[in-house]
Amino acid sequence: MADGVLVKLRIERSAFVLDVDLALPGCGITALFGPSGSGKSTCLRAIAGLERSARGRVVVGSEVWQDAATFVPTHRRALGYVFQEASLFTHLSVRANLEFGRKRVPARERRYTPEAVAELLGIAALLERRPAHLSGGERQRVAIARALLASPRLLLMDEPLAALDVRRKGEILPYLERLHDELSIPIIYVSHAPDEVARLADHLVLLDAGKVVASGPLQDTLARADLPPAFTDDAGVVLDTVLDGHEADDLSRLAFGDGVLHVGRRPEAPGTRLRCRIHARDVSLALERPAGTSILNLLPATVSATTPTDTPGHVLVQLRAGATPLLARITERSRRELDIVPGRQVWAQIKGVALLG
Ligand SMILES: Nc1ncnc2c1ncn2[C@@H]1O[C@H](COP(=O)(O)OP(=O)(O)OP(=O)(O)O)[C@@H](O)[C@H]1O
Repeated sequence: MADGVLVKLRIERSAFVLDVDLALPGCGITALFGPSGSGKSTCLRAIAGLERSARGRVVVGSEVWQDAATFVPTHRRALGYVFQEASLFTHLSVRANLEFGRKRVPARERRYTPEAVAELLGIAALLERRPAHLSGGERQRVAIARALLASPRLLLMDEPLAALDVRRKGEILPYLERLHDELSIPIIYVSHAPDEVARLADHLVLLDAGKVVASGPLQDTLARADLPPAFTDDAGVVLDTVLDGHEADDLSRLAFGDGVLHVGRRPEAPGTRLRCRIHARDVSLALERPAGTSILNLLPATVSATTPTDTPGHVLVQLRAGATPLLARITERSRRELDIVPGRQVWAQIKGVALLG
């Protein structure tokens, strides 16, 4: 993977060991997800070269940042780092803050102009303001713009939305989606908010107690039923759909590889891509195609695996509707009575589809 990011690192602290070996894609957003204290920030800091005790190898594209013979100091690594709180220079205007990011790189290595980045992050109208006169979400967008103007080969974001309230988060998420669509650099994004991860990520790394529990494409990884209970509590799959059309009775059709889902009428135009999440708790199973049900979304599916969950008496069932993975959370009693075993043909009844975005 010539353009990917390789991270093989070990850090030993008295009460904590981080031991990761990751091959991450060279573009798109990789979410680093895990419970508090699992080592997400430590891993990010080590990639940046801020953890001097880290042993191992960090390679970004063709650049070796760290190996047995090399340790490139942080300020020589072409990276952008965005923290929970935007650390802008308060005595400088937004424009001067952005210039500061740009001046860090020689002219021939600059990949973005301040105008293009300001446009990308929707801050063109704020350039003459001081940070004190910006909202939290706007400050964070300026911090991201400043990081990008340093022409990074890798963008690291450590819970960039955690300090914002729900409304501000909602404001900034579309900009993060744009970064994802329009930048060709990899982004590693630390979060412990499942919905944020489901909305933004392409690749997912699950960390627990300093170890990698899973690493893979978002859809496949979320659809795994064999993860530790900490990761299956709020289990659910993500589907990338295209808005197929609106119906007269205020429903919209979402098409995905293996079928169609109906949801309440969406404001978007047909053809719009929409990502949605189907929680395992919103999926129930039937052996025959249900008749006389108010549930609109019924998909034929095949059981691929079942696993116990953290909640006594409940199991997680992994299914495939064609090539599309689904998860259902049912009771052990239902599993036994319906004889839900791998290979069984069932109907998945989807009670809720959460649109992300
Ligand atoms: N500077 C430090 N010195 C010693 N131990 C530390 C240091 N920073 C973090 N730790 C410990 O290392 C472990 C991993 O912490 P880290 O901050 O990387 O976790 P995290 O997954 O980012 O957590 P959170 O979601 O709460 O931010 C924890 O046990 C933490 O207490």
